[in-house]
Amino acid sequence: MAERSPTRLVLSRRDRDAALFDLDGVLTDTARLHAAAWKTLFDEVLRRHAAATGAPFRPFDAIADYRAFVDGRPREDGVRSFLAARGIVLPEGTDSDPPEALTVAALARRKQALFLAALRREGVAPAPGAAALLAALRRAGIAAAVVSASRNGAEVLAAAGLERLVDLCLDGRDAAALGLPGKPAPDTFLEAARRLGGAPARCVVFEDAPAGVEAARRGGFGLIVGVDRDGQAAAMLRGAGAHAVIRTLAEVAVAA
Ligand SMILES: O=P(O)(O)OC[C@H]1O[C@@H](O)[C@H](O)[C@@H](O)[C@@H]1O
Repeated sequence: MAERSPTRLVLSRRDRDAALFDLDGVLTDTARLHAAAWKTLFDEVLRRHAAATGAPFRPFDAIADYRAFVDGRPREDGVRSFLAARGIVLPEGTDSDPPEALTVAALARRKQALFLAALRREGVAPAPGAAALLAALRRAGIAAAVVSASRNGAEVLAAAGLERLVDLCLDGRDAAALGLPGKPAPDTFLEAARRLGGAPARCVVFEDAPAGVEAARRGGFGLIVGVDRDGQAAAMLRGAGAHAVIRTLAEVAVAA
């Protein structure tokens, strides 16, 4: 039998109207698929850059670089943010750029193809404790939403079998349609809270990305919980504004 995680956080309907969850790496195990797709993409770009400039090839770190520059941000922002950190600025390009073009648009498209291939190959599983926590929130009358930068968010949520346990899914496609800026801007969290009828001070946010924690802090959310999946991000999550840090959702209980 799997060992039960000790409860580190208890939520109650008295204090909370709604719980807002990041998706990849918080409700589902898909952060590793995103990180691997980004690594394949960026290592190709960095190799080409090294060959063209004579500078040494320094690969993308799928843990540290992913967390600092890519995790939680809309796809194109991830391309710009990591490459800028390596001193590389690319033209924006357009959707009709050829796949090998060194433009933000072409790289974002290539990342999507790599991610979809990994998704088909490996599938999606709910993160430990995710389904049980969503069910407990529903029993307690605390509304639940997914707020994800990913334009694959709705499909990933459904593939994990968690769709029927949440009241709202606001993903990257919805944000683009509404013209809302992505994390670290607070707008997508604020929109989800508004739709669920919860004042930010009475909502809890669960996030594994510093950019997402920052978005929740800027939105004035009452309780911000960092999810430190790999046990290496607690300080960074607290520095970005997390009030508490857990390893998995199995550490969260809901008061009856
Ligand atoms: O490329 P997508 O699926 O639209 O996702 C955008 C971002 O969505 C976030 O949820 C992931 O943490 C990032 O890794 C990803 O880059």
